[in-house]
Amino acid sequence: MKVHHQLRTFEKILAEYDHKLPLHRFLISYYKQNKQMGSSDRRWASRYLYSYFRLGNALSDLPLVERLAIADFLCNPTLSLVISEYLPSLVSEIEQFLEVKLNHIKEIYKDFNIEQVFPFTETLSATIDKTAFLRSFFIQPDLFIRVKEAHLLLVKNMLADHDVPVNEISPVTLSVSNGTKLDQIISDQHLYHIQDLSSQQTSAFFEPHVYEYWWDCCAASGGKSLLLHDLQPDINLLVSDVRESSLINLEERFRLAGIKKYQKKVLDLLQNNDQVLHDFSFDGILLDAPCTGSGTWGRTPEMLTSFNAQKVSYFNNLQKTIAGNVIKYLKPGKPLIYMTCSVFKAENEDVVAYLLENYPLKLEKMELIKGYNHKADSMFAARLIRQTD
Ligand SMILES: C[S@@+](CC[C@H](N)C(=O)[O-])C[C@H]1O[C@@H](n2cnc3c(N)ncnc32)[C@H](O)[C@@H]1O
Repeated sequence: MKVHHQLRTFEKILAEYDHKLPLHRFLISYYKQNKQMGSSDRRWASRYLYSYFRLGNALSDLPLVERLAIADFLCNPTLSLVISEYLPSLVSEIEQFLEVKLNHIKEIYKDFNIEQVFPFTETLSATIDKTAFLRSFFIQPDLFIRVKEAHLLLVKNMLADHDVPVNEISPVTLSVSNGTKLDQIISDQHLYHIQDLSSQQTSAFFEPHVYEYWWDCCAASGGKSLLLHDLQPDINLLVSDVRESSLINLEERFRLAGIKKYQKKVLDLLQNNDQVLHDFSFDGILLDAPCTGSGTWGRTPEMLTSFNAQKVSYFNNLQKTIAGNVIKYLKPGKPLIYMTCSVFKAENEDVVAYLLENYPLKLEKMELIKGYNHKADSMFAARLIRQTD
């Protein structure tokens, strides 16, 4: 029977997945090595695996196949063979709202507790609505793109020509459903950047002024620098990261965006960089810190079961050390923009509290940017102003 064929494939991939790579990258290489799988086999395997991981640690005592059927029912508005076979009583409910579906599951499985989906709720940043956050794990996030206002119509027309439904979030932000093959639809890469909605919204914290000198000190491939540059093209910019490979990607993205005026350095901010930076003082520092990424796990639900909670304190230490090492290069009266894509208090408000206690900084504002209400990631941003020592 076809359902057994689908299940065998699902179980085989699940058994082979060792969590060393993100699931989507693992699946790309798995499908490459298993060319006998047709496109329908691949589509069903991916759907089942993602649905399965979205259940996190909930109902972990149930048999695998039953958990898969529950997860697939909660995550999708369309039926699958697994739902029809193992949850026949819920087939007619497949198009219901998530809240109704969750109630059905609770009625049948008395032990179902949504708090076990993301088993770290005690450590969340204070302003997070726990119920909405937990429910968001059953909904696949959208794909967000940033476009120049002048290109908006052109990009919308290209998407419309391919019958891609588009949400216009603002004159510079569009969303499409995840999995949309944008590179095949919009061949001119100048026209858009892929960037999550919450990441785009961090730019409200930057406030750069003309001719200022800014440092994006954990720049990676330059997502935040590109935002900064869009806000104020007439700035001087230093970009740095510990990973040279990321800065090579950044150079290509800057080239496509026509950004030529910047300096680039490979810097490990856990070290003393006075020899390289002694002449530098900045009008603004972007610190998009290395973090657990817990605000993005809606896209990588495999993290729900593989994350080791001890890593939170590792990142907290890293963040405090890196922030402490960059503040001295900031001019008095100027902002440090501290950001993470984490939902953990220890990486957000606690780091801000530590910085306020130990350095001459004043908090102007901070916010947990709640992507979970918008099919987006969640991010944290704080704007801290350097005081005179
Ligand atoms: C969240 S990512 C930055 C994302 C980037 N700002 C963007 O918008 O695309 C954090 C970056 O911090 C860098 N990083 C980690 N440890 C570092 C260190 N000790 N010194 C400098 N950069 C570091 C990582 O290589 C990574 O690129």
